[in-house]
Amino acid sequence: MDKGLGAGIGDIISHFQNSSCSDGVQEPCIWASPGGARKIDIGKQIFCNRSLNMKNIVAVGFDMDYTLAQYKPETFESLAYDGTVRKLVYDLGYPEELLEWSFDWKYMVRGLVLDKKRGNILKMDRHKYVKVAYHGFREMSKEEKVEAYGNTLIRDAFDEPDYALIDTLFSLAEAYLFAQLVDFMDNNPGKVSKSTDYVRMYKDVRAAVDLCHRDGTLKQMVAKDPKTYINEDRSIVPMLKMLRESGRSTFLVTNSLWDYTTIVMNFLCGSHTLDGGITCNSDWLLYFDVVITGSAKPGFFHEDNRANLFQVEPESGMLLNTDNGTPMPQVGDISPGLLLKEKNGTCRIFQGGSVGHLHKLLSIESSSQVLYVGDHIYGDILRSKKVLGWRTMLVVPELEREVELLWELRDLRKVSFRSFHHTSSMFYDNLRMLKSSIRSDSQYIATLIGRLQYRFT
Ligand SMILES: Nc1nc2c(ncn2[C@@H]2O[C@H](COP(=O)(O)O)[C@@H](O)[C@H]2O)c(=O)[nH]1
Ligand SMILES: [Mg+2]
Repeated sequence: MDKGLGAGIGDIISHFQNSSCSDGVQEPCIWASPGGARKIDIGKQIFCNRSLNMKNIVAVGFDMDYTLAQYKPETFESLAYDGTVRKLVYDLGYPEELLEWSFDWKYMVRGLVLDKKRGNILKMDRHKYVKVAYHGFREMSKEEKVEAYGNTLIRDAFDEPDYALIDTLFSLAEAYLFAQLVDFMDNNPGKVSKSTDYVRMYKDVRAAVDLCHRDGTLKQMVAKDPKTYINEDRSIVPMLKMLRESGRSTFLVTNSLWDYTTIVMNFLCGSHTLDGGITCNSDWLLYFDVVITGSAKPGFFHEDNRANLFQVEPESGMLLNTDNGTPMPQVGDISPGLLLKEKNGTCRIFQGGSVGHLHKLLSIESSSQVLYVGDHIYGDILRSKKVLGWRTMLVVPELEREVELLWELRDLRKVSFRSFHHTSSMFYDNLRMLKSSIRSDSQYIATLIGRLQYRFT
């Protein structure tokens, strides 16, 4: 754990290290601390770009998908890819040969931008200059890039509706399929209907991906066999226990609905059977004070959000405060019964609502007392941080390998830095000598000219 997190976290960590679980068995130390404990791999450490005093944090919240649940892209994204291709062929009339296509899950990365009109995939720098551009899978030349993106007087915003941002790991398959379709359309003009252009193709891919998320194509498969699609993470439960034992509230706010949430959370926090299966029960709820499913982030964080908050009955998944599906009138306030932590401390489960509801449920006085951990820069972080003032933590699994590489190559970098330093000092020394010799030469010439002038006058 990075020391930059401030004194508060150290207290919690030592507390956790000394603690034993309810059955009296000493649990393994998961966290490093100033006092020693286990060394944490560099790729698993926490880094901060602003100090955070954990003493001020009273509630810690988590997003679920791609935050607590790290999907395996090789299986999960392939599932999304295959499902999307099938929908394009069987529902939207695309040629059957698409079914033969395959997906390279390592090809696309987050941070890319799709140019829907031109069929291009762009990598930009932080100033929105297009550094690398591909048309389908063909790299564009410098001239093509300048012509498309470098000649406008007004800088392009590279935003919706003409562009799509690949800002979540869920979008990798979608970007790959778009590039494949662009190549396919360019090379087989007769095979795609005349009315279909790149923009139409993007819309079709988006709609098909969206449907895969909604109609059970993905979720049913994950539910049947979570370990094929989600990485096991044995540090989640100790982390949640540690936070709760430190006196903080914990909560989950996910866009997934209850039926799926409980399966994924059971897999991550629950007990596993001998054959590797999972036992589905409500034990994981012990680690949370409040769970909000179907939260519709980022709208959840809007202050003027009037979404109804429904209580979920965990056994049946039914929404309680509805009248045959029609929301019961809410007068803006949550009923006092829900506000009080139930006597036995059980978790309260909801669907929908808004951040105002959550603050009331957890008795949050100031939004700066909340730390929220998520994977989606727009859905989880931007609004909750900028508008609400929540403290935030972004989970970026891609950085793990990058940080490891930086660490592995640190000696090499030191050597190259030293050699660069040596070469550059030599260069500057030579430059200085050259400059001074030019200066003395020119002085010599000037003196010579002066003398000559004197002689001839
Ligand atoms: N209808 C769509 N749902 C999508 C899409 N991409 C992802 N998702 C679903 O959102 C939640 C994310 O949950 P969270 O825990 O990260 O808040 C998950 O259920 C995904 O299946 C999409 O394009 N359309
Ligand atoms: Mg997420």
